[in-house]
Amino acid sequence: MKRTGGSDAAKRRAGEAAADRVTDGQVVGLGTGSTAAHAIRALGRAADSGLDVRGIPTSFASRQLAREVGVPLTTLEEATPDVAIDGADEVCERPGGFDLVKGGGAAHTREKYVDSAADDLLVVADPSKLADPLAGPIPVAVVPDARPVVAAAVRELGGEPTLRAAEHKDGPVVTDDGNLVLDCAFDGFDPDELSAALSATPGVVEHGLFCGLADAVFVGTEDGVEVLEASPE
Ligand SMILES: O=C(CO)[C@H](O)[C@H](O)COP(=O)(O)O
Repeated sequence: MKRTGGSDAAKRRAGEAAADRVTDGQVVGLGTGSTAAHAIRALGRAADSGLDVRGIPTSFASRQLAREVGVPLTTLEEATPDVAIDGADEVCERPGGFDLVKGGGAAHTREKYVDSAADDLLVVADPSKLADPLAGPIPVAVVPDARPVVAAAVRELGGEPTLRAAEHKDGPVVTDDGNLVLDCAFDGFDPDELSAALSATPGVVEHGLFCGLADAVFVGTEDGVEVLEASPE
């Protein structure tokens, strides 16, 4: 579920600082959400000023924005991302890196395979996203027909699934890939164990736990940016 606590100025600082790390000739995974959007806009300005950059979007929305602001696009068939810049709903430090909850924008399926393909994942966030431990709920994208069996499996794991409802239409949120989203609340969980259990559940397309994937987290504040680098294990 989306957290909406952070200011837009803090998100902009985080997005712009992460975009600043992109160097000439790089292919960038373009994350989804209001914070990643600031990075995409910054990359558009950099491309205007001559930076050779190509983006691989993680959603319809990030593709549209990249087109609007002039980030040239490519695909996973043509290129591998050097770096991905993506937002998060929750960020928790762990030995050697960070655990994330993602999927507030229901884009976590594409985000996970684009972010995983990148050599480096830079997360952009504001302080409202910092959590210890992760609390959830965990967004789980499911094949529509499989919703009842996935919901039963989530209950077996001790969770309570809620079908995500659309805000501007009657009925459920449908992802860019035509799936439904169950927001699954757990009363405390081990991220690695829950991630493995959800991945092993038939009918689950992808879930929003990103364990140990991020290399750095750019936390925008009211007056600057704090960069948290993955600590050695
Ligand atoms: O995971 C996501 C989309 O699926 C977003 O990155 C996450 O919801 C954060 O969004 P925002 O930057 O708008 O708070």
